[in-house]
Amino acid sequence: MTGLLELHDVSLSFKGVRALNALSFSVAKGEICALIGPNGAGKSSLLNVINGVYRADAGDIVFDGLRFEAIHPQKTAHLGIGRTFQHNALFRRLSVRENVLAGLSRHGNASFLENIFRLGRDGAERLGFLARAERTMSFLGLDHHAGKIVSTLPYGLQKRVDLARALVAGPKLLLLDEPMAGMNQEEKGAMSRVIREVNRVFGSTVVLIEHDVGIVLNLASHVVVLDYGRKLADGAPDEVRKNPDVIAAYLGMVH
Ligand SMILES: Nc1ncnc2c1ncn2[C@@H]1O[C@H](COP(=O)(O)OP(=O)(O)OP(=O)(O)O)[C@@H](O)[C@H]1O
Repeated sequence: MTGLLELHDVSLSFKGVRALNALSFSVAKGEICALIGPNGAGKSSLLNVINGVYRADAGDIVFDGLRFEAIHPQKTAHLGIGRTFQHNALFRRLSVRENVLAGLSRHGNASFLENIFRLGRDGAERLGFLARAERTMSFLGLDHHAGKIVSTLPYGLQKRVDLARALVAGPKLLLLDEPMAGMNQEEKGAMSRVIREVNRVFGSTVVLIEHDVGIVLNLASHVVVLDYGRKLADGAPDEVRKNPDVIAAYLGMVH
């Protein structure tokens, strides 16, 4: 298999709990790939292995031609992997703009705090970063909220800020951990359109976790189904929808 992202027999355990069990699949450049599966299936663990938060016990990962068994999150950011989190890991007392700038902190010479407090060693870098942050906020419809403190924003907008922070560095691969969690159908529809636009305009390949199967089957071009850390199905949405194992284990039980 050749893809922008390839997993080869990746396994991960936590004190006897097999979170990932010899998992292999490939994500082609330009795809929107959805990971689905019941609670505890290993979806978040998988994202954590890909971006270096966890180290796999076995197997390896190939990203953009580079093979690794373990990697530091800083290195994955440099390689072009961006990430959002299931529970927003935003700086709640900072502004939208400052949070988006934080997405560039691993990409410059000056530290995040130096940039925020304008003490940057590198003024040109700070101006370049600000311009990128403004472009990203504008693309995601956050420009009118740039100066607002994140904790004052509605939840749906906070999820969008999290996406802007992951997107600002122009990642080749975006890992989105439940970007629509806690949203109503209208908000989910809006977020789906945003993700499609990000994929189309920025060209970022997307791997996302989402529990709403209806949304997934409409948004994704590729679906991987996990169950107890194993791969249950892997294919186009229409194939996965008809897979009897998936219907028995998962689709039959959820909305
Ligand atoms: N840091 C950890 N320490 C111990 N066990 C963990 C840890 N992270 C995950 N696990 C366990 O690994 C398994 C897979 O968990 P994971 O969170 O990856 O599943 P998930 O599919 O993302 O679930 P959910 O849909 O509920 O977020 C579960 O049994 C979980 O309890």
